[in-house]
Amino acid sequence: MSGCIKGSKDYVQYGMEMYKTGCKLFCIWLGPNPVVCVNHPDTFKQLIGEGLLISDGWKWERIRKLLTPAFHFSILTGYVDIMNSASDDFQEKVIENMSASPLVDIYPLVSRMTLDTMMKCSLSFDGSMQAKMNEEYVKAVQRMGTLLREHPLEVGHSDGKRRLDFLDILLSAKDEQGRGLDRQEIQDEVDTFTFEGHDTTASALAWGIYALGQYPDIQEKVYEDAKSVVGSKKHVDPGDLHAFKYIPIYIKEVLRYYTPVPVISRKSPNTIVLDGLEIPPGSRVDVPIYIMHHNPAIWKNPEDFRPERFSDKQKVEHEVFGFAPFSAGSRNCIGQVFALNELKISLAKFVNRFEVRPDPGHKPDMLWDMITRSTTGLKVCLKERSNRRQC
Ligand code: HEM
Repeated sequence: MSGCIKGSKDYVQYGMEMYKTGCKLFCIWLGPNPVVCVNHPDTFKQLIGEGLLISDGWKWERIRKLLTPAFHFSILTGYVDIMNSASDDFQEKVIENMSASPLVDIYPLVSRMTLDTMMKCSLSFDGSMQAKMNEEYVKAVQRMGTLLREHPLEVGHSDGKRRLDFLDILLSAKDEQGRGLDRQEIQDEVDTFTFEGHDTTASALAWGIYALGQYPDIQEKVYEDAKSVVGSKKHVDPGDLHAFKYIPIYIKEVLRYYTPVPVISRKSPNTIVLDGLEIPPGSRVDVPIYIMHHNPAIWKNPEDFRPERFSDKQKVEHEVFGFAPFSAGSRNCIGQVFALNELKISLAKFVNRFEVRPDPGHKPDMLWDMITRSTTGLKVCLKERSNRRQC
């Protein structure tokens, strides 16, 4: 393909065409600026595995170390109740929307659910984003920023709560010299969790619900798994998170096929050599994860949606650096277990209650932005399983 790359669609199409040449690296131009794109696990491994792009190494390393306890298994278990209750509120909103029509755009509803979860887990703040559907979303998110600035920054800041939130853990974190995070660092990290954490998970969950409608046989398997683990219980228990069999591979295929974070970008701090090519300092280096997830040199029939490709028997199909929805190496997503817990809980509860069918009049228009979304929303046709009303 030659000519001008006008937007993310051209970028993806160009990347897809690059497969045919077998290249592991390609270059596009953004005006006068070259962007080097890493297209293959081999080059991705060189880049990430060797930490070539960590310019602020020591600062990042210190903060990452201080953040790690906030994502410990035992801390994350404490958030299961919050995730269950945000998911219940989400379902009530879905029912409210269904009273007008069974055709529902799930994206805005899901997005508010993940924001509610993040606000409660990071600041113990009940933003009730789902209850305030009519409040301007942007205004509500902006309020998040001021909340933290106005916050008395001390552990146990919120009265009457039984568990520690992310802010508590950041406030008590100390490095070997006994130094903690300063106010600005705490503000930056809570901002990162809140904004990276809710939008990315919303993208995964919304596409995950949409895909249920596209593949009825697969939906049946997801439903059977949810039914066998959760059954008639109202909540998903922490122990259930390890009992699911099909839902984890379904989520993996959603993360591959739709890739919520489609590309990661860095500026190279110094000269780096990739696949024998010298890349000068200051160059932008992209890893278009979406393109790598659809590369036929790595994935068999990548355009087929097939969770079974992740089953134990077929593990050979991909390798660590070929499947990277959460990036890879030391700078991978610190919130991935949090996100997977939230996805398992909300998907299992959703499919236990609703049957999803495609909306015949709707076609998503995929946009590879900071996250993968659809400019036309993500509409599905829903039916409550206990209710015989057809779409
Ligand atoms: C399905 C959901 C999610 C996906 C697909 C995802 C994906 C990613 C990716 C690809 C990166 C690397 C970005 C880069 O190198 O530029 C990243 C980093 C990060 N993510 Fe996530 N993420 C998700 C959920 C979350 C959640 C729920 C949280 C917090 C609770 C979170 C917190 C972070 C943080 C703090 C980083 C920076 C890590 C570092 O630089 O050390 N993410 N995520």
